Amino acid sequence: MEPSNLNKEQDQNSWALNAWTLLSKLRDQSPLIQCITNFVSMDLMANTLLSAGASPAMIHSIEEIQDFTPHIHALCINVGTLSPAWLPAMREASLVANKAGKPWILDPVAAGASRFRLKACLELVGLKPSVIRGNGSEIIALSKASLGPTKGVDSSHESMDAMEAAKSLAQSSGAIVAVSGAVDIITDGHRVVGVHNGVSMMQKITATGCAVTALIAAFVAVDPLHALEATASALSIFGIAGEMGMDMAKGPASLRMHLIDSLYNLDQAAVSSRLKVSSL
Ligand SMILES: Nc1ncnc2c1ncn2[C@@H]1O[C@H](COP(=O)(O)OP(=O)(O)OP(=O)(O)O)[C@@H](O)[C@H]1O
Ligand SMILES: Cc1ncsc1CCO
Ligand SMILES: [Mg+2]
Repeated sequence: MEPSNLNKEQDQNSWALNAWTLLSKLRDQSPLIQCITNFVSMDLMANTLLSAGASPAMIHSIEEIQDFTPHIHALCINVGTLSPAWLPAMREASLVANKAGKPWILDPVAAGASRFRLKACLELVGLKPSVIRGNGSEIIALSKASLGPTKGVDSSHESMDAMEAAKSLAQSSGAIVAVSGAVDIITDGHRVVGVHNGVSMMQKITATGCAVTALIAAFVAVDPLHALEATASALSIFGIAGEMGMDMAKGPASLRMHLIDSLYNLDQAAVSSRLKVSSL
């Protein structure tokens, strides 16, 4: 084997081992993940976290944050069905999480769809999330701080179109930035990693993006000092569950069910043989 191919294979093996180690830790530790998320995603997000081994809590009332948030292991904030009443709770939860030293992850759903949403997302970015995960259009809108094409929560861009936007957002915010798509891109502003797992049918199930953001929160909860690696691991594990689910699915509804079952049953052999991560 060529030395460069040998290096790539060793790289692949070490990514697979790391992803498996983190998933095993997650299953052992069952981190508590607070989710302040949109109404559409609540069910899939909670079930994704449970099937991976984490413990979800959809607690979003501002009255509960001071008591509850200090006890969590990570927080996921998703602006999908944002209204002015929810924003103060998102702010408060991120501040309490920061104060308690707990990582929090932002999903800037449809960031470029309205001025209200864009302004809210930019404010939340300023509150120092550990990771920001969006689709291509969302990351471009956030990075340029401007409204984008109006396809709502779906992307009108390929993830690769958002590579420079992702790097620049990572540099300006200090967060790890992840862009989902056919290739998931993860960057700290300098290093860029690509995850080549997943199936395109995942886009036909609402809130798979929201669910993988929560899974990223659970992975970062068990390895907060390596947020880039934890984020890439969560995206590859979710993508592998999608691939395995697709082998049994007849369409989006049965893929949703089989993806959750595959995530629950995932073993080391499947992770080692299927995981595809590369440096970009
Ligand atoms: N073309 C594709 N091929 C393989 N996997 C894909 C493809 N597009 C998306 N995915 C995977 O589907 C999941 C959701 O990503 P997507 O980009 O659709 O998120 P999103 O637009 O934020 O979704 P939502 O807003 O509905 O939650 C990710 O795990 C991603 O890797
Ligand atoms: C469809 C939809 N609308 C607002 S949030 C959401 C879930 C996917 O982001
Ligand atoms: Mg989304």
